[in-house]
Amino acid sequence: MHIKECIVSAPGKAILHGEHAVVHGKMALAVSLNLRTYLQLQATFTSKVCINLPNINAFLSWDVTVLNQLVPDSEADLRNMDELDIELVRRLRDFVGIPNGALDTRSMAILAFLYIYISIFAGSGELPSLTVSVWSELPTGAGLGSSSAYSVCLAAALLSASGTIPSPLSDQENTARWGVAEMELINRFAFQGERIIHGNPSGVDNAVGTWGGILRYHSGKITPLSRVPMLRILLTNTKVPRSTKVLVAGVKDKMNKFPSIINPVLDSVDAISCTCEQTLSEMTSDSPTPEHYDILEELIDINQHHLNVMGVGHPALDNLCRVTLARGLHSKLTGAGGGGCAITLLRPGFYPLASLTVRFLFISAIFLW
Ligand SMILES: Nc1ncnc2c1ncn2[C@@H]1O[C@H](COP(=O)(O)OP(=O)(O)O)[C@@H](O)[C@H]1O
Ligand SMILES: C[C@@](O)(CCOP(=O)(O)O)CC(=O)O
Ligand SMILES: [Mg+2]
Repeated sequence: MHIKECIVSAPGKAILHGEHAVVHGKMALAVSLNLRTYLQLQATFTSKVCINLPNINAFLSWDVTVLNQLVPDSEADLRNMDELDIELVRRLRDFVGIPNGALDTRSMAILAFLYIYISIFAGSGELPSLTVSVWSELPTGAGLGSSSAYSVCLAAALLSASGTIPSPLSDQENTARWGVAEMELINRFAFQGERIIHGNPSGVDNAVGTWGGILRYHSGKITPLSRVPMLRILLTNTKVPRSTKVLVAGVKDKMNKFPSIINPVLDSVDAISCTCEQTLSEMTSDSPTPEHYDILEELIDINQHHLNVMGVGHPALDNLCRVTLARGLHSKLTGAGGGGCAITLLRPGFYPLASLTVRFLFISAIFLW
């Protein structure tokens, strides 16, 4: 079958407030980063499907004829985008030799790729031979949504290659964005990738990876925030590895064990996200004042304590919060926690690289929005 070649990219994200709580129906505020994942899809005549994932040192190929045997007889389960086709996931695990419960980087990336590839091409009669290469500016497994950027790229490139969504490029253009209908479809397939990698994702990460910008996410409802003040955020990577899937499952266990203790914490995180959104909107209508920054800083501190209560903190994150607080700066983890990255709010006029010595930490990026 003829497939269309393409190069696509999707951004990572930082969650300002609402990580973990958003998995349980609370509100989150998230923003895209200027760190992206890129994917090149090439058509081949080798009767093979090849995937090159240099960031995680995985380079694999399979015969198309063998993959064809994995395509479900009925597409009904694949078309139900409300959940994964568990039987297909089981067959893919057996085929690649991934034990149930394996959480390693390669296994998750390969399963997500094969699942999205088969879901998208299952209805076309035969699976195409192609090579997919993915590379990223994002650290893998550090809370910046590398899994969602990866899933969004896979969904966009494979939907485009299959002709399910048209290329947005006109003759004179080198780059372009898809329209709303195409983005919604990309987001739904990317969510399937996130289900494989996260287990029980909220959908906030793939929403930001698909739509970009700054948005509010609440139970699947995506609301872009149109007017936001310019804030400066320092992003620090503790370089402590962790798995989102394990951390999300840990919070669920705590909720089951202590519902009357953890549920109010999640409600409080929801209120923090709402208060933050309200404060940001006041900062755009009036000029930002020191009092606005006082509120934003206090919200950061309270949320960081809540995340520790949920059990997703780490001594390296505590250390980061202590080191920055000693310089009058307020920090919280971002993403799933357990290590990974933290955000630190910088007040106007504060220049961190000149005055802040972060001895034990690696500063990975500073970004603006
Ligand atoms: N560039 C990439 N190449 C291959 N797999 C990737 C890439 N980026 C992310 N992944 C997949 O996403 C997983 C990390 O997802 P996760 O634990 O949610 O962390 P985060 O999304 O915070 O980076 C990796 O284990 C891997 O399976
Ligand atoms: C913890 C969570 O709220 C965000 C996870 O982000 P990341 O995979 O750590 O980048 C999970 C989710 O919303 O699906
Ligand atoms: Mg992730």
